[in-house]
Amino acid sequence: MVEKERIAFIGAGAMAEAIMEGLIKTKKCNANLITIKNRNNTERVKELHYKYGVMPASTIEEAVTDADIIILAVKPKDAMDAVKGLKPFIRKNQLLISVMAGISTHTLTEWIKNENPLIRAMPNTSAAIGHSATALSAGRFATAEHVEKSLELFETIGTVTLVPEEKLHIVTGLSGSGPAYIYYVAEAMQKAAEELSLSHEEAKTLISQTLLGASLMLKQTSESPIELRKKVTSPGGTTEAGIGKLDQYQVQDAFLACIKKAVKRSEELGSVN
Ligand SMILES: NC(=O)C1=CN([C@@H]2O[C@H](COP(=O)(O)OP(=O)(O)OC[C@H]3O[C@@H](n4cnc5c(N)ncnc54)[C@H](O)[C@@H]3O)[C@@H](O)[C@H]2O)C=CC1
Ligand SMILES: O=C(O)[C@@H]1CCC=N1
Repeated sequence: MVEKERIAFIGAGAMAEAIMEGLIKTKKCNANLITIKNRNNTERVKELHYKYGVMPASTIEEAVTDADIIILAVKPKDAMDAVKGLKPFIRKNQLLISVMAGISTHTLTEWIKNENPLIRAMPNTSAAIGHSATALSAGRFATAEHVEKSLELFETIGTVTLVPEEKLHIVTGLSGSGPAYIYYVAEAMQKAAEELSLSHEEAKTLISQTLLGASLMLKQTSESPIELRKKVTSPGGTTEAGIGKLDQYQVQDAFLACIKKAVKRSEELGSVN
């Protein structure tokens, strides 16, 4: 029962906030069972306390002592320090969940030097509104029960896909970073609309609803993206003319290069040691 779990966040940045916001908004977790610890920045911890009612901790020990689940959400470059700082206070049965890009359960286990159950998750910031696309992988000391508990936790903030750990780099470059690619497209559409003299608000409503509708079509129909695109594209019409320009700029190739580069960066982030 995820409702009764006490959760500690180590690192209280953008991703930690999106997860806690989602958990609290969906009413699946009680804010006073969530403890947060952020390095140095006490203002940030206060802000999250006032926004969501989560409990600030002034030390790592205080943050994790009573926790059932510890979520590691610092940047990969800070991971080793954070994990080593955590090590003296971890109890045997506490479930560790890392959302950090790139860093393998093998590396994390090496740093912790114990047999705590460890799960890696790659969510995205749409967790904040319960729409993350999260992928999970289990480390070698995680049992089916730990996987189940993590599934339940992340299912409260979106969909969950179990993948073998070696695929997490791909997931990171695809759906972890993915919202940013879509915002990039939205930015471009917004710029174009305003340059062509729609008002900011007119454009925002039209663009966000167009993206939402297209996303729901992808999710709720059995049609492929190509089939759905064909239905929009009348022969000799506006869409054909517009897509012709995208092809001329090789936008699909650009997306392939973008995702490959992000996957490679995840691999690089994982090679810290
Ligand atoms: N932002 C995103 O969309 C996603 C991020 N992630 C992963 O989540 C992790 C966090 O990313 P963001 O939230 O974007 O970064 P962020 O920079 O917003 O937050 C990280 C926070 O950790 C704190 N911190 C650093 N060292 C610490 C320590 N030793 N103890 C306690 N707190 C410490 C920093 O002060 C900072 O507030 C990264 O590893 C990233 O790969 C994963 C999926 C999506
Ligand atoms: O940009 C990053 O490194 C993190 C991981 C996935 C999304 N944000």
